[in-house]
Amino acid sequence: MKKTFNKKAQPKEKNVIITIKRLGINGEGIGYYRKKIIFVPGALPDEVVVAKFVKEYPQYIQAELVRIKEKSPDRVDFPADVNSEIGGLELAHLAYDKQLEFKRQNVLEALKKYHPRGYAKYKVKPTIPAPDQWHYRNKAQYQLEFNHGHSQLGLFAPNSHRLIDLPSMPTQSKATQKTERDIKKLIDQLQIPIANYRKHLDGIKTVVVRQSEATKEIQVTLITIGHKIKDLLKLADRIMKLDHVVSVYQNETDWRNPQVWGNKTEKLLGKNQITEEILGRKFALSPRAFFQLNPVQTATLYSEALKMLDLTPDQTLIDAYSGVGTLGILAADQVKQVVGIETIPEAVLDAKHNVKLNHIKNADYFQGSVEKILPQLQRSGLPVDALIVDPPRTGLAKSLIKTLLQVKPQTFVYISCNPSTLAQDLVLLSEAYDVRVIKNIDMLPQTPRCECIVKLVLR
Ligand SMILES: C[S@@+](CC[C@H](N)C(=O)[O-])C[C@H]1O[C@@H](n2cnc3c(N)ncnc32)[C@H](O)[C@@H]1O
Repeated sequence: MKKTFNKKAQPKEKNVIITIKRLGINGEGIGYYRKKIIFVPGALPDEVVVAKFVKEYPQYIQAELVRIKEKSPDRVDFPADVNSEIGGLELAHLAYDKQLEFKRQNVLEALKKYHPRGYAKYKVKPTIPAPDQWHYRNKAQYQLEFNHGHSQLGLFAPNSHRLIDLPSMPTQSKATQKTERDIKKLIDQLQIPIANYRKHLDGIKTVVVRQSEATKEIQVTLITIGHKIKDLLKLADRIMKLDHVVSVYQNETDWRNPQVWGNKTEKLLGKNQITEEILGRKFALSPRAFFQLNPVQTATLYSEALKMLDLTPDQTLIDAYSGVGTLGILAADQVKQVVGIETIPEAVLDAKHNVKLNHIKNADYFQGSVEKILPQLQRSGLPVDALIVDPPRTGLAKSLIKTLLQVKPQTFVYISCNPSTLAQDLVLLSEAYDVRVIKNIDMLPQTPRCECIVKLVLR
């Protein structure tokens, strides 16, 4: 069939001068070109910039920053020797106090957009800063590829499949970064097969390195396409000799799975888990279990959440989306009992293990989705009088909100990592609950992301 050439769909190769009005939710500069919204990543409010069209859509224009003609006083130098295309540094050119204000504004904007009942009266507190603004991330997940005769291990440039080889990543902890580099050398030396997407040849595709802040233990997971990878055990043995590495796992996926992780995880060598410590409690972590990426600031997040919960000894606390059981275990000595609910089976096993590790007698964990398990537990007579929810970015399922509006827990705290889904969920929850205070915690400096803690008060 003859291809038709659609002239209109092509980017207009033109440079325009734009005054930036504000930042968008992903930290990109926003201006207007002939009344049409134009996104210029890397530009700041009040700057006058030269921007180049990348693509024009019916509703907006995507552009790239060519030059700054008038610079914002809030601009700081982007870290030297760092590829500015890497994701996760969207705000690295903005002064840190302004990043904190931006994150607070993001919450206010989301509330304004979805306007839950009484939102204008919510007190959105100033964002609590992170003590370390650089090298705070304790988990690295780098992709491995074979390109033009060389192996490459690194991160994809945003919205592309172009790998940036061993990037200098200034938010990544130095130890995890070094371990990734050392593993790359071993893969090259031992000539371990790398997944080949063109020829569909099995091999390693991702190298995950996670370190405990408290014990410094490092857990490595080699995500492979296919199970039998030549000399994988030999590689694991050499990895075990690297500084701080105590465990090496294989996670297996296949060519059809679009997700990074596959469903099968198997220990190759070393310990089952690494152990993290937060607020005096120990948390064993297996490779699949979620844990916050900034362990130092995690202590602040959890202690603020516990303060907001303000529990009493007669209560049953439901720790919904419980991960490895962190929040429930930290709260266990303040309540009668804790019941945690979590989908990932390995995380539930970790939570049960962590209960024992911390000599806790009044906490139990269930595997499954909160929307399914919570109504079942409630029907079986479990009192749902105190609740903490800490969902992923997608927020709460509508069916769960419906259940909560019937059950009406007296004590209710919501931890959110996405102001937009939070505001939408509050529209429904504010039918029965008032919101007075929202606390923002900066877990991921240099990125637009933020954690919010919300106390809901039954009307
Ligand atoms: C943001 S993490 C919070 C984990 C934990 N509260 C913590 O602080 O480490 C969200 C967790 O919810 C789990 N999850 C996602 N969807 C779920 C659902 N529908 N029901 C139960 N758990 C879910 C994820 O596996 C993940 O462990």
